[in-house]
Amino acid sequence: MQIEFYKYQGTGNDFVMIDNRQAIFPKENIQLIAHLCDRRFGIGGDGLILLENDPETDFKMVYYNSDGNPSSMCGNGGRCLVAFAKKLNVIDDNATFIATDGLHHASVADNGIVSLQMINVDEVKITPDYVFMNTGSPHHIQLVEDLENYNVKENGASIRYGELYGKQGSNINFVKKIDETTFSLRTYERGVEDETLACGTGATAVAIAMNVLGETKANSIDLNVEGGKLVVSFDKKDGQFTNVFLKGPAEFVFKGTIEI
Ligand SMILES: N[C@@H](CCC[C@H](N)C(=O)O)C(=O)O
Repeated sequence: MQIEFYKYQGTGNDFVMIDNRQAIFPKENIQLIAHLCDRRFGIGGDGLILLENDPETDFKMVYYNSDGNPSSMCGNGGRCLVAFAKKLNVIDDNATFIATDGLHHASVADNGIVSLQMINVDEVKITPDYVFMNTGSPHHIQLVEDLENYNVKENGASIRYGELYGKQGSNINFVKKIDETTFSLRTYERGVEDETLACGTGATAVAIAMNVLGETKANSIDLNVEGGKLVVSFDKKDGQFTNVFLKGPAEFVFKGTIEI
């Protein structure tokens, strides 16, 4: 069977996109998904995303990590899927869609920047060494010295597989403060089991964590990721974070056809 795919990237977090509105894709085939995401033997990507029909919203997002397993929310993937939906004429400039963590609203600006509303955050674990929260996916956040030379893969894997997070694991973010409203981060992604060039739910978690820790008083925060720049904004009241938005580029790279 031949399947048409599209490749998208958002600040270097890259995804294989498939229009599955006709339910043609063999979703249970973990090996196939991992193969399609493989950078040498397949198309290559940090994940694979299916765009599916949903009776109540514009579309449904079905997300798989590059290891082939379905996972929790992907912020950059969600932004790329909105750009993909626009390309397919499923939406115009505004979208409402359903993902594993619930309903999302998004918009595409004239310059192609996609703004995606993320889930509200009302539970943040603060310890002297790290912060943990769920922004649609689980995130460990830790400030480090010398972020540029930090071994993200080795240290990320040791925390992800360590006693803190058990079998489920977590994504691990290492952070450096640049100025009052800007932070740099590097992320080890669960399910990719490596550093990726960006992570949207990770950038969201870092922005909220830096506010909670008092590293910034801002509610619109610039995040430097390895593949570009993201902006996260939110409202904060009584320890609750609402109207959380993740904003940044989401670009079409190429399309093709694969025989599966
Ligand atoms: N790249 C993503 C996060 C994808 C999910 C993550 N790997 C997990 O399994 O928790 C993002 O942009 O948020």
